[in-house]
Amino acid sequence: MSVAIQLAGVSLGYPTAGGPRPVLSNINLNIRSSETLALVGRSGSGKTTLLNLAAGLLTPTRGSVTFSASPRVGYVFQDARLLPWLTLQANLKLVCPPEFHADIPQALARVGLAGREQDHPGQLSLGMAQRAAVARALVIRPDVLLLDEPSGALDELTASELRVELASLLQVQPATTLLVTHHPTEAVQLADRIAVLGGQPATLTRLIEVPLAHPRDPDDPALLDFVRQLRLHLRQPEAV
Ligand SMILES: Nc1ncnc2c1ncn2[C@@H]1O[C@H](COP(=O)(O)OP(=O)(O)OP(=O)(O)O)[C@@H](O)[C@H]1O
Repeated sequence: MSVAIQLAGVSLGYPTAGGPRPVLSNINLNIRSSETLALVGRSGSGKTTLLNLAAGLLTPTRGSVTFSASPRVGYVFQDARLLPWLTLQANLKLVCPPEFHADIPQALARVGLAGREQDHPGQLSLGMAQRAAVARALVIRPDVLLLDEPSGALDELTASELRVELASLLQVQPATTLLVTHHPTEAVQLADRIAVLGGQPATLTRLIEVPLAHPRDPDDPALLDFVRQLRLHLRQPEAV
């Protein structure tokens, strides 16, 4: 089962000493079951806040967030957040119910970490640790997968490898996926639609369909054309 999420008239302000500071204003967004939706926008525009609202981790100040069913949520943070004193096997075990424990070796193998169950995070490169974090999110077979700049801490080559892996994992194990990214190529390579946030407080300034077949080649001229348009829109929202 995969889950659709509906955000209707969602606004959110964080409490401050001087009263609530509005971050998001009147967001209307229907996230379709099993689609990958990328959230892009300038730093501080409210992408992570929207991700946490869609996960049910934050409650809107106004409006509502509705799920088509009660979702099992997998979350990949900007950094791997593995506990250094536990093996990879134990790190994954910590987040998943017993019925998924037998799937841990396969989940690690799917991200290129076959046979590394007994390694500790300190024995991994940054890219390997981030792939372990992806395995940790996927091992529970989430209905909703949240990716908060999953390649943000990686060099470009490792990031592009992770994108290819994510694309193929999403084919094997579909989930309603929200991807926060600063990287236009990442958004266009992975997403079925791209939601652009802009302004202060942020509104949804554009919702772009990406009708290219998966898997996508980042050097495909049609994909590069989308990337160019997205960059233009991010620089000058009113000009596209
Ligand atoms: N827990 C919090 N309490 C108060 N303000 C917060 C909190 N979390 C985020 N903010 C503020 O909300 C705004 C949006 O933050 P958010 O992290 O959602 O943006 P973002 O688009 O994900 O940023 P980035 O791309 O830099 O990660 C920022 O001004 C930030 O300072």
